[in-house]
Amino acid sequence: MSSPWSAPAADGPVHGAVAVPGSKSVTNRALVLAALAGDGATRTVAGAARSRDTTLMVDGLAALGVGTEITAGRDGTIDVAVTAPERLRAGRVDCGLAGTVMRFLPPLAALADGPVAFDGDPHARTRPMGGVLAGLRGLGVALDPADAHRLPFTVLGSGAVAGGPVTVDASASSQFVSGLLLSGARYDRGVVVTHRGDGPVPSLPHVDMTVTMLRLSGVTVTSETERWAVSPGPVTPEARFVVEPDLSGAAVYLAAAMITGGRVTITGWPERRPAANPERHDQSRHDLPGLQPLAAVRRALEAFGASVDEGPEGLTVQGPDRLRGVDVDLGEIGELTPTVTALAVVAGLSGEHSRLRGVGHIRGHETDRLAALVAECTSLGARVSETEDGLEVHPASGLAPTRPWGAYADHRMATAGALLGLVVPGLEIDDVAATTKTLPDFATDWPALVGGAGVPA
Ligand SMILES: O=C(O)C1=C[C@@H](OP(=O)(O)O)[C@@H](O)[C@H](O)C1
Ligand SMILES: C=C(OP(=O)(O)O)C(=O)O
Repeated sequence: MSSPWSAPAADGPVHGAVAVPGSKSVTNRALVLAALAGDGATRTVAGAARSRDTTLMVDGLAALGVGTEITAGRDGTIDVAVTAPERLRAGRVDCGLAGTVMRFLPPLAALADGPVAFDGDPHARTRPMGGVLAGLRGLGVALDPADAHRLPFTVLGSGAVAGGPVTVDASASSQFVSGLLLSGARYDRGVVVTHRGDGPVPSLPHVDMTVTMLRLSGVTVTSETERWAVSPGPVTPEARFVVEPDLSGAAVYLAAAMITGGRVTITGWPERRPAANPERHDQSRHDLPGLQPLAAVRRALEAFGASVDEGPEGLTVQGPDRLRGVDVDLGEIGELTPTVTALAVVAGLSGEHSRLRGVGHIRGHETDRLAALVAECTSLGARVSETEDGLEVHPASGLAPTRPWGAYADHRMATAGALLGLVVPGLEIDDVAATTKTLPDFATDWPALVGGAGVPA
């Protein structure tokens, strides 16, 4: 863990432009799809973040015999050349704390010619894995231990997977569904995933992202309510896939404008998805919407009173004079909860009450985010309480640090601390390096933006 990091306080409205790196969700899907092609060809995933999650995915694929070469891309991003082997080999995969690695690679490893061992960070061993592992068992894949439901475990690859229909409980994570769908076209019978559980599948826009990226890779997918079918067949992504800027990372910078009544632009924000295979779609490239849930994020930010604008210069947020309290269901965008909580805590300083709903499953994210947010916000003097499926944020009269803000190895806890640091002078974050999970340059980009220098595009 790094030494405590002083979060910069804002001495006025934050104005500026920021270039954020590519989305880890889009990047890690694109890497898996390029690896699945199985044709010996090299494809490039361009504009990826140099982040921990992306690197873990590259290294995990390399361990399975996939050729990977990283070169510098535009604006501090990386381009990854992926050469898909005809057969995947046995190996060991370090998942770190990356949900995308621990849920997307076991279904791929099931196609390997031998055992693939999976492990990760200490906290990764507590993250839910049951849905994806039960799903693999149901599709004819052997695991060691046979009843594995958490890391560590070994997937006993036999070079082929029977596939077919399977019912999983994906109420703990949409990534269970995405993981099974991503590799499903390479299974003998494809895969049909049905969700059955006590709650709904969270983060459904991330399953939509999977479905869209599969279709853009030439795979036939049908999607009904909580049932998805992938037909067996070749996976043929385009030769060069350009990753969109990371919307969840962008939201942190946009929230700086909201908290301070400033104006922040995310440069290079695509109004339309920039890289597509239009010939594989019944729409032209320019009619394709983005892969990330901009509409849902926009609604959440606007609920606080922000104005959001997409224009030629990028995605811009103008903060209101004073944040309103909100009552929002964040079930589609649960990963934004720490950011939204920071906004709600600041709204609470002007007497506003907020309710964040639909995110009980984020107790299984990088840390138990509901407990962590309550503990850290309370340590500052905010009044935040946990509900069954979210948080209540009550009015509070003032905030001051009593100890360093805990990041819990969670990038979004660290960035939520930085947001509150804008209005809490002296706030320190115990482990700002946690931000490198998705935002490798946060520790320098953030002070530059707050200090008025902005980040060059
Ligand atoms: O598939 C993905 O890329 C993701 C899906 C979501 O996971 P959950 O469904 O577990 O919330 C999201 O929160 C996570 O940050 C990324
Ligand atoms: C939940 C998150 O990540 P992961 O992909 O590790 O689940 C997140 O990025 O907020």
